[in-house]
Amino acid sequence: MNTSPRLQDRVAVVTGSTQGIGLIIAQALAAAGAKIVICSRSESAVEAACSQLEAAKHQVFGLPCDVADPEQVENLAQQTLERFGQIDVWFNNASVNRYFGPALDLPIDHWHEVINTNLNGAYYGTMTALRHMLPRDQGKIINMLGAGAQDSPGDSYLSAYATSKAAARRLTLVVAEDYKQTGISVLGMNPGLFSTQLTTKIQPLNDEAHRRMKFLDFGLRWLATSPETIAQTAVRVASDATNGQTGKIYRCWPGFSKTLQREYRRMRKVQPS
Ligand SMILES: NC(=O)C1=CN([C@@H]2O[C@H](COP(=O)(O)OP(=O)(O)OC[C@H]3O[C@@H](n4cnc5c(N)ncnc54)[C@H](O)[C@@H]3O)[C@@H](O)[C@H]2O)C=CC1
Ligand SMILES: O=C(O)C(=O)C[C@H](O)C(=O)CO
Repeated sequence: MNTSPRLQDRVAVVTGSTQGIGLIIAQALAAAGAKIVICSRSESAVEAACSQLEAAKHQVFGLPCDVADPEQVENLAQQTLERFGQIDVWFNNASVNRYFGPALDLPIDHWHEVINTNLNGAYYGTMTALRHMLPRDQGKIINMLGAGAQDSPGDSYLSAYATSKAAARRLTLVVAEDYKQTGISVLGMNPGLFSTQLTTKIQPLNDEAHRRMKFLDFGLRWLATSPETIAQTAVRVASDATNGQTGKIYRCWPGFSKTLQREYRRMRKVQPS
């Protein structure tokens, strides 16, 4: 990946970094010179991701961690400090979403899983990172958001996911305000659409949901962000380029045409049945 080395000797924790966007970010930050901490819930996935980075001669350390458990998140921070001595960058990237469909059809346990992982996970990560960054008065906390974080009247069928991301956006902006007099930047990143398990393993809850999911296919086919753009944005947001900035959200939108954007919005719109 073509990123200039702007993170020499920085230590970056990336949650949910064993696949998809998190793995791209971990590889990009490593290529920019950072020491990387990999995490997801699966020990074998953590080992596989670490092996990939080690094969590229990067400094990496990994730990299974469920971001929905504050004790495991604190343990991740402690292990990072023991291994690398400091925490400079903390990416709250881990998220889940398995269903697409009307709110009443969404299994209640899935609602809790999504909120616990995407929102509470971002909260635990943000608080843990803050506690460890404040004594050094420096660091970047970056929350991975998404289209669901924005107000889009046409959005539907992603009630838990969109709610978790919208709340994570408010968390980012309000915590940024709380700590704006410090050297810590609390930032958001919106990767745009990118084909991963999150977008391809999503299950429609009824026929209508199945039909409407074509917007996602369309987006992933025509509007997808490139891995290079995700990598470059992540490195820039984590680097000194954002020193003194806080409460900002960085987007990786590809340069797609107005016609395509209009069509995408039309497809996402809920048609009354
Ligand atoms: N793929 C896309 O088009 C978009 C993705 N995003 C966001 O980007 C981020 C990455 O998403 P993808 O790479 O697409 O998803 P993915 O499903 O491919 O990867 C998610 C990662 O999070 C990990 N994870 C899930 N639950 C966890 C938990 N409780 N504890 C620790 N790790 C956990 C998974 O093991 C995996 O490594 C997410 O925050 C997602 O909401 C936002 C907008 C669009
Ligand atoms: O911006 C987002 O976030 C997304 O659009 C994600 C997808 O809609 C998705 O597939 C959630 O599972």
